[in-house]
Amino acid sequence: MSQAASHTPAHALPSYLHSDRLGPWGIYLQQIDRVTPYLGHLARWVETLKRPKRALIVDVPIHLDNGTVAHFEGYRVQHNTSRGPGKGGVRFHQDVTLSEVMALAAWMSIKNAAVNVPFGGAKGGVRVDPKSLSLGELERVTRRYTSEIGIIIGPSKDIPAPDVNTNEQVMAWMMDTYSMNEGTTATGVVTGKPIDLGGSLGRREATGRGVYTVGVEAARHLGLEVAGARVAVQGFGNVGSIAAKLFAEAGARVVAVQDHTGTLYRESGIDIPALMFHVKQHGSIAGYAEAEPLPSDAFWDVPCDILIPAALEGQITTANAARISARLVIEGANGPTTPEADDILAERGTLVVPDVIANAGGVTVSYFEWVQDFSSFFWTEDEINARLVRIMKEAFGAVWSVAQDKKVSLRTATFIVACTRILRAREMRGLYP
Ligand SMILES: NC(=O)C1=CN([C@@H]2O[C@H](COP(=O)(O)OP(=O)(O)OC[C@H]3O[C@@H](n4cnc5c(N)ncnc54)[C@H](O)[C@@H]3O)[C@@H](O)[C@H]2O)C=CC1
Ligand SMILES: O=C(O)CCC(=O)C(=O)O
Repeated sequence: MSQAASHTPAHALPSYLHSDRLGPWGIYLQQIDRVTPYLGHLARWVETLKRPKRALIVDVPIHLDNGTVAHFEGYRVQHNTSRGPGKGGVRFHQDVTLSEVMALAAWMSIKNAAVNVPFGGAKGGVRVDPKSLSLGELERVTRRYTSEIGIIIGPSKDIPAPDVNTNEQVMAWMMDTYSMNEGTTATGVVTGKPIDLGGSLGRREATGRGVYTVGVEAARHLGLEVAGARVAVQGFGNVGSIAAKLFAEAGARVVAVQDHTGTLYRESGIDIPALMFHVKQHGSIAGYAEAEPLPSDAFWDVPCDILIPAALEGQITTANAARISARLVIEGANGPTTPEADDILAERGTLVVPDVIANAGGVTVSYFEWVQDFSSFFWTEDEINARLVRIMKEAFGAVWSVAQDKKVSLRTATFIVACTRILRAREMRGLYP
């Protein structure tokens, strides 16, 4: 990026913020560099997006069932709060790093601004393989982690939610722990809770529904008929399974599904409700007999029209981008495509609907949940879905227009819309003193 565009030269950045070791944070910095020339006078504030506002590393010690003590590393990063309290999920995964959580928090800032919900961006994680823990150990990790980050979260400060390997039960434990420590029941401290504890109807399905909604809009612009389209989905958890189900209900053929245990293929279309039932029983797609198993790398060669990465970051790379046959990639996951792979897809004429708009349905209904908790007045599922679809379509439409107008990718267009909103807020708030 042009140094003139910011106040602080890049070499003055703290070492852990440099983009040369290209992990998720480095990828995010590249995305900011790509948008900076389009920010006009607001580019003078862009440095604020290149560093997290606050990053907390916590030790999470628990008693294991065998009586020994184990320590896990946890993080909560608040990337930007110019537009409102921090908001973003919590991930439990053995490979979680501070750099990853910083990037995920930053993408939350962009996403929340892109759909114009009044939040900044935050994210959390614990470096643990939850599948190796008993239910009791998982509860102890969750409660200790919540107590440790309790100094920076709160209903009007920073509101966690589910992400990879966390769910409604984990949110219930987080809400309970925070409430015990505060001495009051604070339902608004997390979203994605069970319905009986102030959760919102439609939140569980919201991210997949948002992926489907913008996917249909993008397909319409491409002249791609969803009915009959071949869809490949990587990741069959909360996001991937619901997106697959909605595309199948619309008449698409979900020809391939991949999770961390393997890859399935069926040319005539996988029975998604049956596969979801299998996953509920067995915990993964492994052992599902009604589709052909494929080696995992073959997933990228599957002939398809629509590809939905809905697992982890860094999945579409220079190693596989040119093998993807889809005309449309809808990013359910956060950060699944590297910048170089983005360029390869663009050269091949593949339209990428970026994470920061495609998977914003989850946080949009989290916003509804937070509002409902504050007012203690709950909406019907139809009301929630209708508002969700309206917000997603409007946000996608706005981004589409910017992309056409400025002749940029949908990712850069989304960053233009979002960074403009964030930096305008930054500018209006001003700096102390
Ligand atoms: N849950 C939510 O509301 C939101 C989630 N996201 C993003 O969507 C993605 C998926 O999240 P969830 O569905 O919530 O997680 P989840 O934990 O429910 O499911 C994750 C899925 O990815 C699969 N997976 C993990 N590693 C894999 C690998 N190496 N190869 C293939 N598949 C693999 C797992 O087997 C599982 O099927 C993440 O990037 C998350 O940050 C984004 C917005 C909101
Ligand atoms: O629902 C939320 O608050 C955030 C969900 C999330 O972590 C994400 O959109 O990546």
